[in-house]
Amino acid sequence: MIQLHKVSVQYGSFTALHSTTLAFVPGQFTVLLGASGAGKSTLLRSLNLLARPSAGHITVDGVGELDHAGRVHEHRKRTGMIFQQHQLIARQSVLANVLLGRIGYHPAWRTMFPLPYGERRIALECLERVGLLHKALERVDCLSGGQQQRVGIARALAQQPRLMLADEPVASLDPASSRQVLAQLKRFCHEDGITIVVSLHQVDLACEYADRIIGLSHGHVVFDSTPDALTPVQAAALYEQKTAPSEAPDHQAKPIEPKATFVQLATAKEPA
Ligand SMILES: Nc1ncnc2c1ncn2[C@@H]1O[C@H](COP(=O)(O)OP(=O)(O)OP(=O)(O)O)[C@@H](O)[C@H]1O
Repeated sequence: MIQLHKVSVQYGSFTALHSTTLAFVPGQFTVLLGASGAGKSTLLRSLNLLARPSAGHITVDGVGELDHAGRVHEHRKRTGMIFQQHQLIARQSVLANVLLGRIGYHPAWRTMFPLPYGERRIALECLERVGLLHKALERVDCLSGGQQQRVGIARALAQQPRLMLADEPVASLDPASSRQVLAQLKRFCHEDGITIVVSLHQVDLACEYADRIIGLSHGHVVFDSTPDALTPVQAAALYEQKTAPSEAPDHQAKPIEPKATFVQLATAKEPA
């Protein structure tokens, strides 16, 4: 569990997050909703201290209070980040990108040499889970946006995270890819008992996938409950708009692509 105790975040004299006390538990898929500038990214980034609290403190089970560098390092090692623009290394293979998730487990000098077979195996298993094992040796910039985001998820999974943070992970994806990404995140959250916190702008997707919705407005938490408790009026108020969220359409996530074998991939050459 990760807990914020009266955490505020200021940028100069501007308070982006007002005194906030929240707890995030393992295996819960939380979606942050709110208008642009409401403080979603700030709250999300405070959870791994990319946004430093100006007041209050954060505690993590098994680590303690995040009050010195060693504990922050330990916490970040087990915190996967997923970004809107994927943040992958374009000229590298899919596998090499996923292996970056393992770097925190090795001293800096060790990463100058190829990582051991066991590490490669973890990365391949993560690619298999997101349905992209057969793409392992392709250059990552040859993949579609949705596939690249799933590589980002595999990289985060390779960290064997306790916490995953995703800042608008589907903002640049089409509806089908968005659903596939959110369905996979939710599945890994429940299967692996990972705490996942995602910021979204799509109320319908939040209602469809979230276990819990936290609504923010002007740096304050104004809603914190299950999706079925979020009324259309409350949802519209979060966005200061008149329209209500649309009905979520019935769907199934796309099936994942066919498998390649570990042996084929472990022995094949990567692209230059
Ligand atoms: N590094 C920064 N320096 C100064 N102000 C910042 C900084 N980052 C964010 N802010 C301000 O803090 C407020 C909250 O920003 P934040 O990015 O958390 O909102 P958000 O809800 O994630 O918005 P969006 O949906 O547009 O990403 C905004 O008013 C923003 O301008």
